[in-house]
Amino acid sequence: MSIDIAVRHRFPGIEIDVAFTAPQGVTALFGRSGAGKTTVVNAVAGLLRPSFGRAVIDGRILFDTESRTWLPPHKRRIGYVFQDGRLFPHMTVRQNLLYGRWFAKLPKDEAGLRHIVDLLGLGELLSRRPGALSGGEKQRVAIGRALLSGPSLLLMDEPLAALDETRKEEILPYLERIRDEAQVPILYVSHSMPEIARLATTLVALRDGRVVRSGPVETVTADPDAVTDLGVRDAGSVLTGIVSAHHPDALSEIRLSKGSLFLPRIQAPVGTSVRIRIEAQDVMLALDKPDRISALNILPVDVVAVRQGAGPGVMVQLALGDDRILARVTRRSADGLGLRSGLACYAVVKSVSVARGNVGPSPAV
Ligand SMILES: Nc1ncnc2c1ncn2[C@@H]1O[C@H](COP(=O)(O)OP(=O)(O)OP(=O)(O)O)[C@@H](O)[C@H]1O
Repeated sequence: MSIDIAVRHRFPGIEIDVAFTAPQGVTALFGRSGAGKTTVVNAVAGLLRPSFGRAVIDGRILFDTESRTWLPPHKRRIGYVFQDGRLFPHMTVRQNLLYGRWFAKLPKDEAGLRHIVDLLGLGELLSRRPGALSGGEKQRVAIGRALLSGPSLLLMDEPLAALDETRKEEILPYLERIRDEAQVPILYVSHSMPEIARLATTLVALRDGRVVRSGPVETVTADPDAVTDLGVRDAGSVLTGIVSAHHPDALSEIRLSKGSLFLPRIQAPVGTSVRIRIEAQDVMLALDKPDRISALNILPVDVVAVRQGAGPGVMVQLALGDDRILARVTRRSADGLGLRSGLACYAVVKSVSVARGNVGPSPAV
C-alpha cells in the first residue's frame, strides 16, 4: 500500500507545490494555517482541480494531469471526516452509518456494520440522533460512516480540533485501532504534534505551499534540523519500546533498544509495543551520573548533534542505543557543559513529565 501525491496550483499571491509519497499507514500533513494542507486535501478529494499533479492510491489513479485522468469526486472512494462530523441530524446513528454505504451504492453488509460498530464502540448509540451525542461520539460515528463507505483512502481534516483534551484522549485509541486494523491508508491533517506523534507513521510538514520535511515520524521528529520547521515548542522525539513490567507503585517499565524508562502506569499488558513521545524541553543533561535525585530515568547517552537556534536555546540530539532523543537546553548550559558531538553524558527524564497522552500503542505496520 502506498500513496503518491503531487499538487501544483497557483492562487493569487501563492503557489502551492507539494509532492510526497508515503507507505501504508497514517500520513500526517502538518503545517501552520495557510501552509497548503487544505489545498492538497481538496485536490485529492476532487474538490479542486490543480493545474498540475497526481494522486495515486495503491496504484489507483484518482487524478493525473499528465495522462489527463480525472475521476469525479464520487468515484474516488474517499471517506472524508471533517472537523465538525457533519452528521445528518434527522437520522439515527445507525442510519448515519448506513448512509455511507448507500451513497457509495454498496450492498448492505450487516457483518461489516457490526465490525465497525465494535471497532468504534458505537453499540450503545445506534438508536440515538446526533443531537444526543457528545462531540467525541459524533466524531466516532463520522469515522464509522466514512469507513463503511468502503474507501480506498480516509481523508481526515483536523478531526479532533473541535474537541477538548478529555474527548481527544477518548477518541485517540479508536483512531489507533483504525490505523492498525482497517487496512485503509489515512491522510490526516493536523497542526497538533502530540496527536501526530500518537497516530502518524509518515510526517509531511508544509510551509508556504512547500514540503519542508517528510519521512517516518520517528526520524523527522528526532532531527534537530527539523525543529525550525516543526516548531521549537513542539520539539520532541518519538521512541518505540516494549512494556516489560508493571510495578506495584503505579509505574510501568518500558524496555528501549538500550536501557529502560519508568513511566506512570500504562494500561497495556506486558509485551505490548508502545510509542512514547518525550518532549525536548523535558530532558535535562548531566556530565556525571546524578545521584540522590528524584528523577527516575537517568539514561546514558552520546551526543550526536548540537544545533544552535536563533534564541537562547540549543537542540541536542542524543543516541541511546538505536533510539534518538532530543533535549532542549540553553546555550549557556550547552557551553558550560561543553556539549559536542561524541560526548558521553546522561539524559535525565522525570517519569511524570511524560503525560499519559504521550504514550500509545505503536503502529502495527
Ligand atoms: N480559492 C482560493 N483562492 C485564493 N487563494 C487561496 C484559495 N485557497 C487557498 N488559497 C491560499 O492558498 C494558501 C494555502 O491555503 P490552504 O487552505 O491550503 O492552507 P491550510 O494549510 O489548509 O490552512 P488552514 O490550516 O488555515 O486550513 C493560503 O495562502 C490561502 O490563502
